[in-house]
Amino acid sequence: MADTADKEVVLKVAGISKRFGGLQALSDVGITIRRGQVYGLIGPNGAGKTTFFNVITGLYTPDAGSFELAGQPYEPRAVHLVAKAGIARTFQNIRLFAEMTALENVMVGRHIRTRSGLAGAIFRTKGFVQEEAAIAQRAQELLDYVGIGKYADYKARTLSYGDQRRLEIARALATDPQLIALDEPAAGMNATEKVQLRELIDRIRNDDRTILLIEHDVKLVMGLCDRVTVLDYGKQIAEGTPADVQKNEKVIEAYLGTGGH
Ligand SMILES: Nc1ncnc2c1ncn2[C@@H]1O[C@H](COP(=O)(O)OP(=O)(O)OP(=O)(O)O)[C@@H](O)[C@H]1O
Repeated sequence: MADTADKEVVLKVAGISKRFGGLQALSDVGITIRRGQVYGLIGPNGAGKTTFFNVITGLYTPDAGSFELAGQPYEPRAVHLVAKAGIARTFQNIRLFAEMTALENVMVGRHIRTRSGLAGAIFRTKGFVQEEAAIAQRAQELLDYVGIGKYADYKARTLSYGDQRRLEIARALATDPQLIALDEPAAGMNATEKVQLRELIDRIRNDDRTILLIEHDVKLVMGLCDRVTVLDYGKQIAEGTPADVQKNEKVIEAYLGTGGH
């Protein structure tokens, strides 16, 4: 774990509430994530983790709350605006372009940071061609970085499950995000893949990236995260280092009460 306690704040969200009909899915939830941290979001089934994640990444509009990304206020009103503002996410159910190659999938991520735009693409201007070559090169570097460089020309759908998750992470990194939000990255992985995932997330953090993680695998969260927030029935019942959170009686009760994960 990194000593990041006094590093600059990357994401600060406060007072998030979200109601679905009669159900208060989130009540006054807030987190502060600093540069270089891996921040974990855990809680029993139905606690509100996915809802919180979806609010931060622009999929759901909250009823209340304030948002700041790298010192700038931002409104997570739509997923593409959030990506542009600097939050890249992966999905619990992998969302890749199945028929495109691994390299092309990562290139798509990179395009939100490019300049030539549609006109350049249609007329294939010199600027566009040069930019495409640079994007392809960067995409290959990112594939190498996550450990699947040799599959650059394979269609995404032909990659193993673990490698598809790596590809999603490479695509997220391609947007040069302030924050990478990983939605249950270890879901469906076997023990070996989990160890490799842990190494990859550690590596990303050590490169001064910042990560928000929802994860059911409490062992992975506790071993990897610098700080953790625990939700239960839409309320934040604990926040702190993994060691502190593990000792917290409300947390123990919430997990035991529902059978835990
Ligand atoms: N779009 C929606 N419409 C209505 N209710 C919803 C919606 N999304 C989530 N909920 C409800 O909000 C509550 C929180 O759900 P959420 O999926 O955020 O929990 P979670 O902590 O991610 O759970 P899990 O660990 O099972 O994925 C649940 O009671 C859920 O049924």
